[in-house]
Amino acid sequence: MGDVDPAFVQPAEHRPKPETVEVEEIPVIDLSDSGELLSEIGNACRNWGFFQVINHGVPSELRRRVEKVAKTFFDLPIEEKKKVQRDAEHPMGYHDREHTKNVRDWKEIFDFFLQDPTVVPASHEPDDRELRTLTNQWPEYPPELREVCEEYAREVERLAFRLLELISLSLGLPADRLNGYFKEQTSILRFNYYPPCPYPELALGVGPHKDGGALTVLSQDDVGGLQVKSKDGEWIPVKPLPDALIINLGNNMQVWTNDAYVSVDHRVVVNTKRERFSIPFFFFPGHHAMIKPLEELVNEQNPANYTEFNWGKFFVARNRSDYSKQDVENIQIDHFKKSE
Ligand SMILES: O=C(O)CCC(=O)C(=O)O
Ligand SMILES: [Fe+2]
Repeated sequence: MGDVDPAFVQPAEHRPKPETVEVEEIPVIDLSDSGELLSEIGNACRNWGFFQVINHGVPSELRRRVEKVAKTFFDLPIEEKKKVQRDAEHPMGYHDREHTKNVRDWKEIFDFFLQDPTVVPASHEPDDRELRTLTNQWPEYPPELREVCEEYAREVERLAFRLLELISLSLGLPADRLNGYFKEQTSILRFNYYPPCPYPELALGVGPHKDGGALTVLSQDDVGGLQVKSKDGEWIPVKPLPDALIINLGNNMQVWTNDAYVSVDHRVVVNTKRERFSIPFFFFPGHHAMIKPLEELVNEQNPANYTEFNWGKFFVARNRSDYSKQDVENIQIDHFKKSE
């Protein structure tokens, strides 16, 4: 075992334990099954905030091509990857210093915006009205990376809109109830690369966190490592299923539904032997979107649990902590929870 870099060491309560007996699994939903689809989605969103989908329409052949370019990219020498390194001016690109809740993650990433350019607030300061226009950075190698990524992004975006509509219907709302929030969307597609780790009992690929945004569409390879916190507080491994995609709800969905649907903690454990790849698509609203519980879902008996907040400011505040450890806790959705 090599020397342990303290930046990666998780606090004792977050260190992964050897796997216990698997009792439960997150639901698997067949999107081609029209019969029970809405109630299956509703139950999964209420009880888990996580499910896998099959027959989702994203071609598996395209996924194999994306995985191939991702591997080729991460296998490049570090100097080559650093040519598209992200910095304060270009927040998209390559990064190997990601922190979750101030502990360093055992991974490298490559990010790009679905919309190029993407407009976001210039700062997280509430009174600063200035906006910033951000663009993607594309590596020179492998040369086909950009085209393959953009093709995959279009497919996965289509699925994300379909899920958004199914979720709206499952809440008894019109199918397009949430679509307006995604004008000028700030969505991001990310490649996660988790190299083998010499001390997997101390570090995590990604520390426990909830995703921001509306929902995430995640493609994982066959290695495994993603774990979801169940309602009983157990870490449940998400079994790799060939060609399935994993869907999890983000904070915004929990707020829109006034806690009827849940955004739950998840994390990634690493291992000493096999590298792992995953590709999350973070479906994010436009920067102007104001997020609060939907009026149709609150009433006197069930008053709003959250105060309204601006998505753009939340997005910028959250990304602020990506560059280094911060002294204060990263912004969390609970900051907008009304006190009892
Ligand atoms: O790698 C995974 O399976 C999940 C990664 C994740 O949760 C994230 O990037 O937000
Ligand atoms: Fe996540």
